[in-house]
Amino acid sequence: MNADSQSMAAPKREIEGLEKIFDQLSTEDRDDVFRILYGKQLERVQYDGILETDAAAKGIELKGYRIPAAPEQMRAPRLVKVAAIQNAIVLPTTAPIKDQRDAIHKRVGELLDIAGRAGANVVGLQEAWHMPFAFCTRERLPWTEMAEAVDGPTTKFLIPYAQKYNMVIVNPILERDEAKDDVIWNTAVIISNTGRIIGRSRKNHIPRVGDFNESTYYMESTLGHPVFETAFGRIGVNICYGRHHPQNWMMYALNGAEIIFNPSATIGGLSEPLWGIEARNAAIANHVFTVGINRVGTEVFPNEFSSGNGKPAHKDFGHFFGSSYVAAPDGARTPALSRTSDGVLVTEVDLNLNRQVKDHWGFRMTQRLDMYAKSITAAADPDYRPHIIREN
Ligand SMILES: NC(=O)NCCC(=O)O
Repeated sequence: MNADSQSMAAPKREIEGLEKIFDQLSTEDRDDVFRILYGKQLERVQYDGILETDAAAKGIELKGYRIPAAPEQMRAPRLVKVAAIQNAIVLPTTAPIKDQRDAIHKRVGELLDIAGRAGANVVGLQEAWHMPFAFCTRERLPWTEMAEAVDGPTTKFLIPYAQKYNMVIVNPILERDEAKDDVIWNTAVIISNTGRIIGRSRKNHIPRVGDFNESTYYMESTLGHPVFETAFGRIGVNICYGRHHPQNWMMYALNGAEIIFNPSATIGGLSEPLWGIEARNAAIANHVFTVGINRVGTEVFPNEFSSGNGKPAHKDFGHFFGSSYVAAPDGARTPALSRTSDGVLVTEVDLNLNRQVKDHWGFRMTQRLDMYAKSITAAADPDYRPHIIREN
C-alpha cells in the first residue's frame, strides 16, 4: 500500500499522462502532434527483457530515449546517459520520521538500481527526496529533524550506488549546516562517480506561493551558480522555484553548465501548465540540456493548515504530478514520465548538440550581457523607476 491510499479517503482521479492520450491518435496524427508539441519523435531505447520485467515487478516505469547530434569530423560524440528519478513517499507522514526516511531510501535504492542497470551516467533525484514535502505545514518538529549534513545519512546511503554503477548522483536534500549556526538550507549535493562529494549547490529562489511555505524553513542561497565538472560533463542544479527565473538558468549556463537539473516538488493545481515550458525554454535559450524532475503522489499531513485564501483548511498539499522530462537545446523534449507513478527516465544525449545549436542559432553570441548588466544594475536600485516614454 502506498502513502496515498493509506492517508486519503477518496483520492481524486488523476490522468496518467498526456502521451497516453496521444497514443489514441492515428500514427500520422501522432507524428504531427509530436513534431508540433515536442519538436520531433525521439528514438525509444529498448532495454533487455529482464530489466524491463524487474522494473515492472517493482512498479517502476522505465523509459529510455536517445537525442543524437550530427556527426562531426573534429570531435567524437560525447554520449551521456542522463537519468531522472521520480518517486512518491512510502509511509504515511504520521510514521516515525526515521522510518519514513529509511523507507524512502529503500525505494529510491530500487529506482537507482534500475537506472544503474540501464547504464545511467548522471542521475538526478527530486527536491528534498528523502522526506515528505512538509513545508506546507509550517510546523518545525518533527520535519526540521529530517535536515541532514551534506555528508549525512542520505549522502552516505547514495555513495555505494555512485560507486557500484560508476554514476554521478545529484542528491537534493534538506541540509542542516551544523558547522554554521545549525542553519537549514535547501541543497543539492553532487556525488561523483568515484563516490566522493564534489560540492553543493543551494536553492536561490524560495517560493512564497500557495502552500509552499518554504521561507519559514530556509533562506536563499549565498553560493551563486556553481557548476560541477564531472566525468560526464559539467552540471548545474537550478532547484525547483528557480525555474521560473530565466536569469537563474542563464547564470548556470554562463558558468559553463552543459546539463542543468531542476529537482522539483510542485503540484498540478499550481504549476502544471508551466512545467513543460520552463525547463524546455531554458534549454533552448541557453543551448544546454535541462532535466525537470518532479515528485509524485499526494502527501497528507497529520494537522490541518490553511492557504490564507479564505478556503477551508486542509491536510494535503495537492497532487505532485511527476512528469519528469529532458529537454534539448534544439527544442526537442522527451515524453514525460507518468503523472502518478514512480519512474526512471534515461535519456542518451550527445553533448555535441549544445555547440551545434549554439553555432546555428547564436543566442549566446548575440545576447547583450553588457547592456543587460548595466540595466539590471540600475533596476536593482530601490529608487529606480521604469523607463517608460509617454506621448506628450
Ligand atoms: N518546491 C518549490 O519551490 N515549489 C514551488 C512551486 C513551483 O514552483 O511550482
